[in-house]
Order: sequence, then structure tokens, then C-alpha cells
Amino acid sequence: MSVTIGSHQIGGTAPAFVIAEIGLNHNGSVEIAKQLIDVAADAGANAVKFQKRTPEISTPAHMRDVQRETPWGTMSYLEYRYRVEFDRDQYIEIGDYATLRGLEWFASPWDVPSVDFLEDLGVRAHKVASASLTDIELLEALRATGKPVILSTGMSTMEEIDRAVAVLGTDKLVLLHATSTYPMEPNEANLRMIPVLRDRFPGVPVGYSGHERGLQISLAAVAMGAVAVERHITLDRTMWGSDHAASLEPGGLSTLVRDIRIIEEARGDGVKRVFPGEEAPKAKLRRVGA
Ligand SMILES: C=C(OP(=O)(O)O)C(=O)O
Repeated sequence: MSVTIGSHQIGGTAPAFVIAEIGLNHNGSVEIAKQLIDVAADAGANAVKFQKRTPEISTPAHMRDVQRETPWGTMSYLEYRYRVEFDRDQYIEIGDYATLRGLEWFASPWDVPSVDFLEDLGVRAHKVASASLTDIELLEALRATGKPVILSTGMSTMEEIDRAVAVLGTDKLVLLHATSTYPMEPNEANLRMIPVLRDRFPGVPVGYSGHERGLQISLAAVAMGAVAVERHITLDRTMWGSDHAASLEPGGLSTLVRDIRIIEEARGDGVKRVFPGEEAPKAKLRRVGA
């Protein structure tokens, strides 16, 4: 089964859907967001993704007053959350720019008003961050939109995933295996969860959302059949902000997309055949009658 987002199929025999997660790596700047959209388009990614919050709802109570050093001075975590949110006009500007560059764009809403905000902008899909997988009110609001939903499964138990899938339904659902450590070490990748999720939710396309350094683990996920890959992107890994270090820079994203396409071609169809290119070596090397 596959899920359609705009002109893209996710799942079945379609090429892996590559999502460049801008998240908050624009640091509140529309100009940086546009540069990151350029990076995603130039690399051949299929979509860019943002994170949309209503800070007074989505910021956990115990985090709100925590003081934080930021490029804009010392401020509470709540103030920082406001500082990096885009308003409606800014979303229209970056959404239009993504469309102009041939990319799908969508976001992970972190609370119900953010679902309404994104719906009003006419997004074609929604993403659920791993942190929101147990937010049943949010999942119900997303189900009610009737749009495709991409659900990340980091920091979750299988029972929690079962509950989330039951709320969202399976007809327009894409699951992403994820481990929510930043950056993620290889021993926590557990890529064998990709076939496990595929078997547990038959017909639901399963992809991978990565927070590791480098490319190997995301590429291995594609070799294991991931139908979508999401990676954070940044202009520069040393920029200020919590997600930059576990993000790909422009060259890394280009290499990722290039190598994903090579791996997809190399996976083949599993039907044993003698390829035309093998005929000459066969004639030369195989003893007749052996
Ligand atoms: C944090 C997010 O996703 P993930 O859990 O896949 O990293 C997100 O989509 O905002």
C-alpha cells in the first residue's frame, strides 16, 4: 500500500521520500529558512518540514522558566520558544518558496491550535513528532483533517505505538522508525524495528527518521526497505541551537540523496536471473557441462 502526498507516492515501489527536516534550525529567520529550502531542493530532497508550536500550550510546565543563553540574550525557555516561531505571513512566504523550488512542505504541529494553523495554510500532510505520539487529543485532531499523517515512533513503547495507530487509522498513515537521542549512537539505532513495524502494521509504509551523525545508518535503513527518510538539515553544524549538531550540512544531504538512489537501484526485485552483463564472464569462466 502507498500513501500520496502531492505528486509523491510513499511506499510500494516508489523511490524513498526524502524529507529535509528544517525544524527549528532556521533559528527564527525566514532568510535562513529559505537558504535551507534551497539546500533541500539542490540536494534532490522531496520535502521540507518545519515544527509548529503554540508555545504556551506545547512547552512543558517544568521547562517554561528555565533560563537559557541564546543569541538574543538570556531568556526563559518559553520566551525562546516564541522567538523561533514563524507567524502566518512568514509561513506563507516560506511555504510558497518551497513550492516554487519544487518541494512539498509540511510541519509537525505540537498542539491542536497548530493543527488548525497549518490546515488554514492548506498543507497537504502532517507529521507527528515522537514526543507527541501519546498526545491523543492531537492525534484525533490530525485524524479529523483527513490528510496523510507521518508518525515518528521514537521514545515510545510498542503499546503506545499501537494506541497511536488505532487513533490515526492506517489508510493514510506512514510510520517512521526513530530513536530520539541527539545525536544517536549506532547501538541505539535498532534498524531491525523497520521490518518489525512492517509486519505489525501490514500495508502501512515504514520509513526512518534519523538523528545520527553521518549517513551510514540512514543508508542502511533504505537497504532494509525504509520508504521514507527524514534527516535534520543545517547550514552549519556549529550554529547555535540544540538540533544543529545532529543535522546534515548541504554536502551531506546531497550525498545522502545520491546514495539512497543508488541503493534503491541496487536492491533490485529479488527475482533470480542471469544478467546480460554476466553472459561474457559465464562463457569465459564456467566449464561446459559443469
Ligand atoms: C522531532 C520531530 O520528529 P522526530 O521524532 O522524527 O525526530 C518532529 O517531527 O518535529
